Amino acid sequence: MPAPHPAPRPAPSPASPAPLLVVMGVSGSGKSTVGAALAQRLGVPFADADDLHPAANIAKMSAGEALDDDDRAPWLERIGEWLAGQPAGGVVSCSALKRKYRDQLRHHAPILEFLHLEGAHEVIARRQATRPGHFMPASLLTSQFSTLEPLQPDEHGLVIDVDQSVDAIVEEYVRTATTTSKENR
Ligand SMILES: Nc1ncnc2c1ncn2[C@@H]1O[C@H](COP(=O)(O)OP(=O)(O)OP(=O)(O)O)[C@@H](O)[C@H]1O
Ligand SMILES: O=C(O)[C@H](O)[C@@H](O)[C@H](O)[C@H](O)CO
Repeated sequence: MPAPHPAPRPAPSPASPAPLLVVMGVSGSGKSTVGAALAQRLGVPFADADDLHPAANIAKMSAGEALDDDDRAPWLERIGEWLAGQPAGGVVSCSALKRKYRDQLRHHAPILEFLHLEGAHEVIARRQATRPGHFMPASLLTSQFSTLEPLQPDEHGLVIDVDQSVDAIVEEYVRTATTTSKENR
C-alpha cells in the first residue's frame, strides 16, 4: 500500500530558483541514477551521498552490517552542508530512510523537497543483484525496507514508482512539479 502522497512543492520558475531536492529511497531504488539524470534535466549540481560516507561506514556496509543512527549522523551533516552550499538549487541522492534524518537535512536547508523512489522489494532486489561492483550487499535490502519511514503528509515531496524507465521517472517529476506550480499561481 503506497504511502499517501505528501504535499508537492512548485516546480522551478523564473520567479523561484530550481529546487533543492533529495532523491531518497532504499538501496537499489535508483537514487544515484535518477538523481544524476534529474540534475542534468534541471541544470543544477548533483551530489551522490554515497561519496560523502566516512570510510568506516563503507567498510561496515561492505561487511554486510547495517548502519545505525550514530553511523549516519556525521554523514547526514556532510550532506546538509552540501545542500546549504547550493544557493541556486541542486540534487543529492541520499537514502534519507527515517523522518529524523530528513529533519536533520532540513535543519541545513529549510526549503527542501524529497523525491521518494518507491518500489516493490522484488523489483529493487532484481536491480541490486544485477548491479556490478557496488559496496552495498543485497543482503542488507531487507533491513533498508524495515528502516524506511515513508514521507509524512507535512513533508514537501513526491512519491514516484520505480517500475518504469529513468526518463519516465524524470519526466513524471518535472510534469508533476510543473502542474503544482501552475495550481499555486
Ligand atoms: N528506473 C530504472 N529502470 C531500470 N534500472 C534502473 C532504474 N533506476 C536504476 N536502475 C539500475 O538499478 C541499479 C541500482 O541503481 P542505483 O545505483 O542508482 O540505486 P541507488 O538507490 O543509488 O543504490 P544505493 O543506495 O545502493 O547506492 C543500477 O544498476 C541502475 O542502473
Ligand atoms: O543505510 C543507509 O542509509 C544506506 O545504506 C546508505 O547509507 C547507503 O549509502 C546506500 O543506500 C547504499 O549504497
